[in-house]
Amino acid sequence: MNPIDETIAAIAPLDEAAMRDARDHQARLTKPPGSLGVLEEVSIRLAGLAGHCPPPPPEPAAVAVFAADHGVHAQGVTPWPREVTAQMVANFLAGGAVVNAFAAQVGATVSVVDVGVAADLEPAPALLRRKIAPGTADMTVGPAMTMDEVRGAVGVGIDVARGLVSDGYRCLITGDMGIANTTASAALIAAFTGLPPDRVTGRGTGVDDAVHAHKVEIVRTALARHGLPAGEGADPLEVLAAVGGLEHAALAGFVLGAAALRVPVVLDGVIAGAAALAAAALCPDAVGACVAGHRSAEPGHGAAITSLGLRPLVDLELRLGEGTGALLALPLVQGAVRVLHEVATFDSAGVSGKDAERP
Ligand SMILES: Cc1cc2ncn([C@H]3O[C@H](COP(=O)(O)O)[C@@H](O)[C@H]3O)c2cc1C
Ligand SMILES: O=C(O)c1cccnc1
Repeated sequence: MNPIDETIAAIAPLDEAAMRDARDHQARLTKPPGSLGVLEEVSIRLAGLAGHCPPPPPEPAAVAVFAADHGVHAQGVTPWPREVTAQMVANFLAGGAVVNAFAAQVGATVSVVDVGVAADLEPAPALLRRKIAPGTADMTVGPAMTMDEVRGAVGVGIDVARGLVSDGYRCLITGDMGIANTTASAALIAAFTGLPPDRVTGRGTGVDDAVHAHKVEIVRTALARHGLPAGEGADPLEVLAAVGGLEHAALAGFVLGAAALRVPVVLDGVIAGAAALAAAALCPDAVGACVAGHRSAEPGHGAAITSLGLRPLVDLELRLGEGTGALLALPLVQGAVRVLHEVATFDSAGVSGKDAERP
């Protein structure tokens, strides 16, 4: 079996018995039932992922920032030069980006993966050099990637997830860098959800009305060029090849890799959301490992997480990517699990339950 099929075969549904235990345990803790809201649901899902209650603390955590360039940049969908992708990778490696500040804030490690940056990058300790191609081709002209490139990039994501877990990380966080990647994300989200391009295409790094309208047209053109959405029977890898990015393919592999190893993966913004739709199309049970860290300001992101059946933990109107929103949500995920480990039960603490008789 090839590494992608092998990984998919290793992914199983959430463990119902462990989720039941977690639900029962939550009901016995010294707080009104349900008072931790969405965090209770997170703790129950993580117990289901681990297969026991309480699940292991989701730490230490590592964010993997998958970086790649995009042929669709040639269509004028972003005001930023393509070179910014490589320049920001250098910034990540020097510790100077927002992702570095937020990772330091929450105690996560930053790894950067060159899966498709156009420029040659110098070796650096935190850089994984796994370039599959020097960027994608323009999706409005032909497929963005060959099937070999897609498979290669998904394989990189799987390898990175495996490597981080074998290094001892117990919570994975998605990050991305790739100028023009909100256009590819919108195309993927439209292709996987069937929603129209004007509903899922946002302003990315901040384009004006005219460029936004042009961006919607570019997404519409690319979808028409590739006969997308292709409906039920479509091969998700072919959809990725048609309109995706190398970082989207790698992120889809990263999600599959985490799910196969039953380690939670906190999703960042619209790029991760688009990639998670591809992972879910390849293997619906992979969603069980996913936590939506936040909801970004990109309209396609809300559509993607709704379609995945996920609920974002925070909404700060972020529109940056890099892994920033997911990193900010990490303490919430960790707090949700810590409750199952540390909070006393009504019995153990001698606290009267709601229906106890008054003296
Ligand atoms: C300086 C800078 C730092 C960034 N960090 C993340 N992104 C984000 O913006 C890009 C996508 O937006 P669009 O599709 O509009 O080009 C991605 O690289 C994403 O990670 C950045 C963008 C810029 C300019
Ligand atoms: O919503 C996001 O994740 C996003 C928005 C703009 C640019 N990069 C990422």
